[in-house]
Amino acid sequence: MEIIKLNATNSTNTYLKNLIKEKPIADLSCVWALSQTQGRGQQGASWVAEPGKNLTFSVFKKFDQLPSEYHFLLNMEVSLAIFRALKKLYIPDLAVKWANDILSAKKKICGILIENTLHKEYITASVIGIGLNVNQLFFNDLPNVSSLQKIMGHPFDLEEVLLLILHELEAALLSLSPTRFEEVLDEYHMHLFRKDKPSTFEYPDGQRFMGYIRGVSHNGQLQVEQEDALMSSFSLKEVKLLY
Ligand SMILES: O=C(O)CCCC[C@@H]1SC[C@@H]2NC(=O)N[C@@H]21
Repeated sequence: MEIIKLNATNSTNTYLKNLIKEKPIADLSCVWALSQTQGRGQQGASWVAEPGKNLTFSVFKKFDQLPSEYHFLLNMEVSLAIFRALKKLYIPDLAVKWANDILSAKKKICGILIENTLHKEYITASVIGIGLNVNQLFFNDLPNVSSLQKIMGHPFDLEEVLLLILHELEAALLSLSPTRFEEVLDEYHMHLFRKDKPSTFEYPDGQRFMGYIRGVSHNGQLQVEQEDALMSSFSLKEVKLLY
C-alpha cells in the first residue's frame, strides 16, 4: 500500500480525486496530509482539524463493478474497519453513529467522507476520506467532540495509528462482497449508537420528534419507530439524530 505523505493540501479527498484523473495509481494508495486548508465533511460541511495533531487521509479503492445499490455496504465496511482498529488501541465505549461517525464515550472522534466514481449503475472507484482526532486537546464550542489523547490521557504516534487503520481497511475492502451484506449489517447494528433507545431527532426545519432507532435499511436509511409503532425511514438529508 503506497502512502503519499504531504505537509499540507486543500483536502486529501480532492488531492486524490485529481491524482486519479492524471495517472493510473495503485489500488489502496493513500494520501495523508498533516494539515488541510479546506477539509470537507458530510453534507457540504467543512472538516477542521488542528494541523499536525490529527489524522486526515484518503484511500483509493477500485471496484470491479460494485452495483451502486451497495454503496452503504462500503460505508459500513469502512466504519467497522476503523472501529476494529480503534478497539485494538483499547479506545473505550466505541459506537458507530449513523451514517458513519465513530464515537467514543458518546463523543465524535472520527468522520468519514466517501466519494464514489460511478459508471452507469456501478461504483468503479471510491475515494475514502477519513478524519480522526488523535492528539488535539481543545475543540472550541464543540462539546460532543473528542480525540484519542483526550480519552486515553496520552498522545499517540500518528503514523502508527494510520498504519493500524490502513491494515484493517485493506482487509475489509479486499473482502467486500454483496454476498456478505447481512453479516456486515448485523455487525453494524451491534455497534449502532442509540439503537433501541429513546432518541431525539431533528428535521431540517428545526422541528424535533422522539423515536427509537430500530436499524438501518439496505440502502442506508435510518429506520425509526415513532409513536403507535409507526416505522419511518430517513436519509441523512432528511433527519439528524441529536441524542
Ligand atoms: O464527519 C464528516 O463530516 C466527514 C469528515 C471527513 C473528513 C476527512 S479528513 C480527510 C478527508 N479529506 C477531506 O477533505 N475530508 C476527509
